[in-house]
Amino acid sequence: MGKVIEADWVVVGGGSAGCVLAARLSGDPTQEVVLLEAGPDWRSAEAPPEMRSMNGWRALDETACAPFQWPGLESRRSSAQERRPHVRGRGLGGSSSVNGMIAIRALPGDYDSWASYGCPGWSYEEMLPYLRRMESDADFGDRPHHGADGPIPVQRLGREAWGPADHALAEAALDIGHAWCDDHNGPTGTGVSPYGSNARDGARVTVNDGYLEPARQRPNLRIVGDATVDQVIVEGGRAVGVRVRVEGTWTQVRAARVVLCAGAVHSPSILLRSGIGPGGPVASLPVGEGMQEHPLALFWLHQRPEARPGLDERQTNCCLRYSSRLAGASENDMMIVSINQTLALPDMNDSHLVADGARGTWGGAGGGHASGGPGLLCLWANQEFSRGTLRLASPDPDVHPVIEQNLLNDPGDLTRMRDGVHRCLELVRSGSFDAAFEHIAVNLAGTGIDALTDDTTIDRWLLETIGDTGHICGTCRMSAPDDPRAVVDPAGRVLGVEGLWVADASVFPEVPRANTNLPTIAAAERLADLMTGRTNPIAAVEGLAVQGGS
Ligand SMILES: Cc1cc2nc3c(=O)[nH]c(=O)nc-3n(C[C@H](O)[C@H](O)[C@H](O)COP(=O)(O)OP(=O)(O)OC[C@H]3O[C@@H](n4cnc5c(N)ncnc54)[C@H](O)[C@@H]3O)c2cc1C
Repeated sequence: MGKVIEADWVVVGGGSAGCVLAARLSGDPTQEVVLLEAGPDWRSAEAPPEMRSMNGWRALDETACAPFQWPGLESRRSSAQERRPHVRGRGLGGSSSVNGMIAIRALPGDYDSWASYGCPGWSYEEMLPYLRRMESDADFGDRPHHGADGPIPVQRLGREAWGPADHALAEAALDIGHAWCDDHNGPTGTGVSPYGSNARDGARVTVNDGYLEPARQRPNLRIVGDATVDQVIVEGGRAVGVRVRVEGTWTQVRAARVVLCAGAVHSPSILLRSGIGPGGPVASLPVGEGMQEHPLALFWLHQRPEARPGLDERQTNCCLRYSSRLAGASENDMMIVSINQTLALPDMNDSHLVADGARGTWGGAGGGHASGGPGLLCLWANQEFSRGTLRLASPDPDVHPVIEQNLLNDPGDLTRMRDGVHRCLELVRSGSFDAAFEHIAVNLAGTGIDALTDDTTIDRWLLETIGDTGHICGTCRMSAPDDPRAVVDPAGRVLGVEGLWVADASVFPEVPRANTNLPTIAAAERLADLMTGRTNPIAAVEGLAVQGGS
């Protein structure tokens, strides 16, 4: 056993939430903070160029960026599918280092419904200071609901810089009557909108850049990479540290407070290994049971040669958010997104991101190295009724958990996705796609859209090909302490164990109707304030200067 490390706080996982927590908690110089990250520790200046590209897929390059993904992780998306690779970020920055860099906020109604589940303080009005504090919006920073000097830059490219799929989607959607919306991060908004990104000067900005880099010089913050946490050490009902393998040697970090930020796959896994879960000997809680995602269907857009974007051009600039008005659906429950390009795969069968080329999971879109991959029209349900599960396959921390996402299990999800497929077919047949795209397919093998002849065929295609968006959440659900679905209380405290928090996307009571990176950062900002007893979020910025990419 290596030398035991001691601290006031130990933060487990340095992703979208963990970097926020480490930076905010170490803002108090009297508190010793240790951040443990399973993957590489890296400085902003060391990022590989693929991670900085405005083409977010490049960060999934299997060679240059291999250390920044969890190898071998799999999930089953629907009962009609086998297990397939499941992408999660690894190393400081977590999934913010490898994601699509789409910077969109949860809807005001998402926060209001979280508050309505017995989570006081989480309404939109109460979250707005955190949404402002975290961002530096290049386009709308001077508006009351935006921020101008936070750690995460948000920008939108002008239409002159858009790609072929962006133009086609915008034109087709506006032609059939959808409204134009300048800013989906405003308090209201529906329709066709520029899709913001967390980038500055043509380069990705991760949470490692925005939050951790400016805090690194603090003497009370210790960052440890290559540090895989097995479990939380609980003594007398209180968390007193974690068991961790640092550079191959098992040791302990003893701390007064433990904050899990290992993400919606690994935070529940750590809890389960610690005896905290269904029927668990330390605390019996529904860990791993409330899993949610945005189910995703893909249309593959094969560009004409002259319409192929360059390798580093932004992969998406436009989205259409709309309300299906079908049973149980709330406002803006659905999303359609244009993707200008994917990456050409060197050899599909060798790619760890492509398990089934004929069906074409979206993960395959990022596995290659070169430009030339088809574009995509992506359809997903922003509101999801289905719930997935996660359980341990083994107590060994090197064995991945079993993830059943159960996408489209709830008939309400299948119905709205089927309706969305009809809307997508209307869009791609409108003529707006013809100039740039010579063929539109329903899989990587090139089967044309005419194969989707009727609803039965569409349902089967959806169940067989449905993918995830990388937005897994809800596996350690936050709720009122007397709610049987609750794992943490509205302050992120694990029920029944003193001194233990979860503060990442695992705690979402319900998947927001938006991509999940900004919502995770916002939640982490609020939970950090609750942990430290700060009450004025705007005053708590504490010198976190805005940091660009390298
Ligand atoms: C491929 C992909 C594309 C996406 N695209 C977008 C997008 O464009 N826009 C958007 O808003 N959202 C996107 N998302 C989702 C978004 O990035 C995530 O929801 C968000 O980053 C989750 O933050 P987190 O802190 O919960 O987890 P993560 O950011 O995943 O961080 C968890 C961290 O914990 C570490 N860890 C795990 N286990 C251990 C352990 N045992 N010990 C120590 N450390 C551990 C991990 O290595 C990781 O660094 C995408 C996600 C993926 C995977």
